[in-house]
Amino acid sequence: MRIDWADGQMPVLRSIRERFAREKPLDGLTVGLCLHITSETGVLVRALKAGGADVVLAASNPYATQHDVAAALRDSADVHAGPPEAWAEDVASVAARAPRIVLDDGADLLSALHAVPQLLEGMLGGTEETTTGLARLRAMNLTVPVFAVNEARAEKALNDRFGTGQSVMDGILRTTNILLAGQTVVVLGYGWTGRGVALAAHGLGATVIVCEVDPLRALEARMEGFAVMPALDAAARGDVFITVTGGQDVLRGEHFAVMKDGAVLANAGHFDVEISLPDLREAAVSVRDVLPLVQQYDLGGRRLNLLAGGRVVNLAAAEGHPAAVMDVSFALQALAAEALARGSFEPGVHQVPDAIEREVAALKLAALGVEIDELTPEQAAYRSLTSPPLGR
Ligand SMILES: NC(=O)c1ccc[n+]([C@@H]2O[C@H](COP(=O)([O-])OP(=O)(O)OC[C@H]3O[C@@H](n4cnc5c(N)ncnc54)[C@H](O)[C@@H]3O)[C@@H](O)[C@H]2O)c1
Repeated sequence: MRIDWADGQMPVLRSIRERFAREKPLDGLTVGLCLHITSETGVLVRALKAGGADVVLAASNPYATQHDVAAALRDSADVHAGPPEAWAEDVASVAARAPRIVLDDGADLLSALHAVPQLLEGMLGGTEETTTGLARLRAMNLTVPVFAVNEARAEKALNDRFGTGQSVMDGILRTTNILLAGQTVVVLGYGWTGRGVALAAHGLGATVIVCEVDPLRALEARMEGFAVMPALDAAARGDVFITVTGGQDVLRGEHFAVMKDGAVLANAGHFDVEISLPDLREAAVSVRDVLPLVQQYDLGGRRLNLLAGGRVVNLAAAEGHPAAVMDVSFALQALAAEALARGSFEPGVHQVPDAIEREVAALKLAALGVEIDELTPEQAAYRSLTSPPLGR
């Protein structure tokens, strides 16, 4: 049922599945997946199966496995989803099937395969979904091509910006049920993700302040209509603080010391080190749980409310990215798998080919019922001129 619901939200992957069913680009190939086992991954498995693949699957994070989905997928795929303590064995079981194509999230499966070189014989390549995984792959001696799905423009524009932006608000609202309209929201970090968070907070009626350390990004934030200032100045003004930098101690003792009574602290960065918990504990005279996932630190008359223990708020307090966003990520994965099956690429990390990005964007627009113009032949010829005339 859960997979069917996700399927309804994933029209891009559905249209790829329909084409795959006709063309069978993955016919006879074993495709190994090491991804979060969720309903959206179930929809990806359906597309790969329609393309003729033999799918073998383990969880990239066993704690995030939806076990009803794993059970439902056992009819159509070779699923290794045991308890967390058996996770390494599960990944090894997928590697032992010597998949020809690998779709990875954290580089655990590709690393396991590289540890046993004979398993790599005949391998066509893989894809990687995360920044962390790409860093690991770039640091090792890769003997197969891998597409950096995480770095695709479509992924950044839709997944990081809109998926994270909306789901971070969802996490904050579920835990606190505050009205964001009229509040001052401070967003620390204005990368792809922070930009989405700022946009979503603005869309809900909040006044948004952005704090940055990169002058170009700070300038962009200012030109896009947000107030920009140092974190210490923003600390005294904000009602809600959201860290999303990938760094550590972005909010720390000096900031807590000037925050207003009742301020809400949330982190949307990957690790729970962006809000300094040691500083918060040190400053507090007492701590209590005021709501599920809301801890209140009393700083001697001023109370600061920490959400989800400083863990990534859209995953710890909400459901992460909506299926419609994963639709784009997994469409990139499915088309990258097809490219690996049809073409031949040098070993190493590659950017997702532009043609794939365009196909995904075009399918998404079609799913939204949006049509756009095409260049006329004359316009296309003009654009291809190396030295266009200065005027008519
Ligand atoms: N919650 C989610 O679902 C989700 C989704 C995607 C990424 N992330 C995480 O969010 C974090 C940011 O990702 P991104 O892709 O936007 O990264 P990014 O590198 O594009 O942007 C981070 C920004 O933070 C700024 N920054 C760094 N230290 C700072 C500081 N002390 N104060 C203010 N600004 C600072 C940087 O200058 C940069 O502009 C990472 O940890 C990433 O893993 C979370």
